[in-house]
Amino acid sequence: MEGVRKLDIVGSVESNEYSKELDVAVRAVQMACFLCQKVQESLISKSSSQVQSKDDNSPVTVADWSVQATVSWLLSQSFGSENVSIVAEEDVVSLSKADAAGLLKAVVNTVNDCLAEAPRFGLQGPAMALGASEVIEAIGRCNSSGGPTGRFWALDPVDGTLGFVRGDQYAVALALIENGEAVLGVLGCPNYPMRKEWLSYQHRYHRIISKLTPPTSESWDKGCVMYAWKGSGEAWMQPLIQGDKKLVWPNSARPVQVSSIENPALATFCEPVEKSNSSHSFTAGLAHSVGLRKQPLRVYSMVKYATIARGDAEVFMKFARAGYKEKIWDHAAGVVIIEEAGGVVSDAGGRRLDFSKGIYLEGLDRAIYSVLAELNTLHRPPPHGK
Ligand SMILES: Nc1ncnc2c1ncn2[C@@H]1O[C@H](COP(=O)(O)OS(=O)(=O)O)[C@@H](OP(=O)(O)O)[C@H]1O
Ligand SMILES: [Mg+2]
Ligand SMILES: [Mg+2]
Ligand SMILES: [Mg+2]
Repeated sequence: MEGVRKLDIVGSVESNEYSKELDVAVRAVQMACFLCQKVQESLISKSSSQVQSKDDNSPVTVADWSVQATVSWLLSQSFGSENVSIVAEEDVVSLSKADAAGLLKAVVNTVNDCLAEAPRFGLQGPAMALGASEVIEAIGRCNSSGGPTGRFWALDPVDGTLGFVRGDQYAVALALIENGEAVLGVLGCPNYPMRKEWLSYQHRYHRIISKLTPPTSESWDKGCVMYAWKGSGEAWMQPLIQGDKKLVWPNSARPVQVSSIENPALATFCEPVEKSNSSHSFTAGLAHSVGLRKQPLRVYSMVKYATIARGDAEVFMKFARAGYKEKIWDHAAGVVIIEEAGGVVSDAGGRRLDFSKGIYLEGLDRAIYSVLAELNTLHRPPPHGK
């Protein structure tokens, strides 16, 4: 059977040159999702006091630092810290301040609670719980500045932190970049609902359903990890590990593919939730001008990339304000997954995203698009694009 053969290939350690990296990355992202689910539950049931504000007013939580520490520690443990170089979003400055002792303690506890579960995910945890200095070191070690040569990981520990603190969509994103090319992408989407219709109602759904109806496995089945490696022509999705189950590789992975809709009137485009992250009025005009007729699907985080890869939406547009510089960790994992699922990702000039220039996507022409080939008129937007 074709499906079984493919699963065997994915499960095989010999199957490709990134097999070990892929195996460790998927397991680490599964663990990160487990960590995030716990923190999100406690954030929603308590208050928002655990949410800090960064210099640019964007939110950061215990989960952002804890995932960064956990994934950094797991990668170092698996490949040797001298072989691991990581570019990631969070730094240790605010965590190391004298008045942040409570916050640091919460991060250390969260990291240790998660790493204690490592064997369940097929990874080795520490012999003894990590101390604060080891956690700080694991976070601070993610200080690579990327670039055109060699190999490094790009990690967004929690992408869509705003969605995360609102009990909505968010993602854990890990990519491997080699000689400037994203070669491996892993995207954990803990709240990706079983039915795509619930993507835009997640917040309400979570609040209403979780209070009134005890979730049955059918109504509550959500969360997945998607992954792909460049050149394979395949992208995969496996469910999150539920409860105290063990991860048995490849954990019923199934292939995902982009949509085959050719009529723009039937296509859905997705975009950021926040108007400040992408101009909604500009994309509405652009969508209309190329014949898109459906309401936009506004979803926090790189879950937007996942919706395209799974065929739940056909177009992704992000027009950030002029002067905003997109970061590689916000896109690399999603690009590999969409491209291997049969889609394309480009800027408004139709050029592929360049991950070789450091932490930013330098030279980006106005926007980020993912558009199916059949609908690619969006690569020629009006000249006054923001
Ligand atoms: N001003 C501005 N313009 C554009 N983009 C910005 C801006 N500020 C932040 N960011 C980055 O956007 C990441 C979230 O992007 P999303 O597409 O998920 O936006 S939204 O949350 O749905 O509104 C978000 O990622 P996280 O910080 O990981 O949540 C940021 O990297
Ligand atoms: Mg991000
Ligand atoms: Mg983030
Ligand atoms: Mg952030």
